[in-house]
Amino acid sequence: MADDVSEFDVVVLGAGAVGENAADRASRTGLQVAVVEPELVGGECSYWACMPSKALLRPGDVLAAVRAVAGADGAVTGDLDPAAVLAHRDEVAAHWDDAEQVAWVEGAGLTLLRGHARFTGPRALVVEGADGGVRAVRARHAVVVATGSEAVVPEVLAGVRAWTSREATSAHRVPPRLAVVGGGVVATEMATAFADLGSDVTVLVRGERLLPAAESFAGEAVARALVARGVRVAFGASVTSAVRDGDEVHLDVAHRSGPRDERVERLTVDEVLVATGRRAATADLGLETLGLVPGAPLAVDDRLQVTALDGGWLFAAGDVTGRTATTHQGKYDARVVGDVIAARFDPRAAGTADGPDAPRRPSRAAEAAATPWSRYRATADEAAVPQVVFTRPQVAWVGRTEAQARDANLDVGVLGYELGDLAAATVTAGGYEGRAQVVVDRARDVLVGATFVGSDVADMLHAATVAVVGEVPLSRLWHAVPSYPTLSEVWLRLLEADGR
Ligand SMILES: Cc1cc2nc3c(=O)[nH]c(=O)nc-3n(C[C@H](O)[C@H](O)[C@H](O)COP(=O)(O)OP(=O)(O)OC[C@H]3O[C@@H](n4cnc5c(N)ncnc54)[C@H](O)[C@@H]3O)c2cc1C
Ligand SMILES: NC(=O)c1ccc[n+]([C@@H]2O[C@H](COP(=O)([O-])OP(=O)(O)OC[C@H]3O[C@@H](n4cnc5c(N)ncnc54)[C@H](O)[C@@H]3O)[C@@H](O)[C@H]2O)c1
Repeated sequence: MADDVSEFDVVVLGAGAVGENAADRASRTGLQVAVVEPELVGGECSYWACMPSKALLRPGDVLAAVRAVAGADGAVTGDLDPAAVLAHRDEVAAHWDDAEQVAWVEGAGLTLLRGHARFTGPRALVVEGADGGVRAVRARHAVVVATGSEAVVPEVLAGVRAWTSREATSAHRVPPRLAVVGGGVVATEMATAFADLGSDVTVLVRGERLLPAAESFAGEAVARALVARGVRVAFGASVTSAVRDGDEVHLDVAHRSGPRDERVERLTVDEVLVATGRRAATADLGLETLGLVPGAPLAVDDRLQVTALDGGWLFAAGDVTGRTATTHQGKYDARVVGDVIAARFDPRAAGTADGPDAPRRPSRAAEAAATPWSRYRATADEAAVPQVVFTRPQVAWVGRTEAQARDANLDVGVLGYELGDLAAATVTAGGYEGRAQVVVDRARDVLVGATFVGSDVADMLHAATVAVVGEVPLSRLWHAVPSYPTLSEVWLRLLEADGR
């Protein structure tokens, strides 16, 4: 019955960072946009991921930075105050209250529908509220799925009430003994944070290195630093059984040091953090009504249009696509999909605009004719994705690693430099250790990747991102003079290492 159906031009599923941004951009030509959210407006990043995790990591960073500078080191005599750190984290996570973000959504002219959305057919949905009430919703033009991802918990750890990143980032006590299963970004960041807060941390890594997506020297540096701070990092280690006994968890861990060499250890801890990756949150979206596979990521093209469906109305962005796994890159895709929708379904007929800002306004013709690197195509997702891991040392990289560049059959050149040899390192910290490495496509004389490891390198990454996206020739980079004495001087040293 049409009367019972709420109609909007565009419906966005999920009000995480990605859904919020997609909805906001899509509404810019006057389209009526609804955003559906069953949990907190702002999503994972604000309440259980980026923000609380960085709030847990920052105090240890600051303390270590002060202790590394002669003359300042004596000013700090105590250790971190875990209760105060957790209280500050609560502030950063807005006490898990989304009132401010709700106000932002409403201020942006979007309609917020509280509830869990499921498709019932093309452009048709039901939204189920917390009270079980169901509301039919129809999108006149487009639907954007931005439902994010959820932690994967291996079967062996399913019955022990293991922490996922949600429980770790919102923890209200510091477990005396913490086992971390996994060797990726969540594992390394949370091992760092909880070791800082006083936990006795064991990291159980199935593979042979930490941060397998980064250059190998990055994971090696993080492992060395964790071990130096008393964290046990076990490689070739798999949990074979897990039992919770009251406040403790007993893990059987198989340690493999060769094909025939296996030793089993009984490890007893107070909490286990599972950090073994995430899966797209599509299992309960009614995707089967569209002929799509529930539980699988929604693969999209550079317009963020779902590739497995015709009709030009279904889009997806953020973690749910499997194409991006960070807030910043998901928000980039959100800007693109929002602009595509605003332009393509522009209610102002032709969408033709005159005046000096006309090229910046959404335009149907421009979207239809868009090529790579236009605002309507998420071109950077392919070759210029930045990531910062807020461990100590920090790890920051963009674009291709050396191995990825070789796999892509590029004419690869690699330039490296120890950051500790820079003048800036001498004043930044006693015994500063770090490394920068860039990957060059010799055929085009441009940077295709860069990795920085060390303290304070997070903010150095963007210069590399600009160079990769801009395809700035190394001969021109030579004229980008870094200030003295800053860590950015590494750019000069890298180019000198290239014989310039
Ligand atoms: C511990 C941790 C730390 C991280 N730190 C960083 C960091 O420092 N920097 C960074 O860039 N990235 C970081 N990330 C990654 C970042 O959190 C994600 O990439 C980002 O949150 C993805 O945003 P999203 O909007 O796609 O998904 P989400 O933020 O997960 O939002 C999806 C929303 O959809 C809603 N939803 C789900 N199902 C439905 C439905 N059926 N109907 C309606 N709504 C629905 C959910 O309730 C949720 O609010 C971190 C991740 C973790 C786990
Ligand atoms: N600073 C940041 O930007 C930041 C911080 C945290 C998380 N994130 C994002 O969140 C996503 C999820 O992070 P994550 O660390 O959970 O995933 P990840 O993919 O980074 O790492 C998962 C790790 O678990 C291991 N693993 C997988 N299955 C396993 C199993 N059954 N047993 C043991 N080990 C297993 C993998 O080998 C890998 O080392 C990442 O893609 C990341 O981009 C970003």
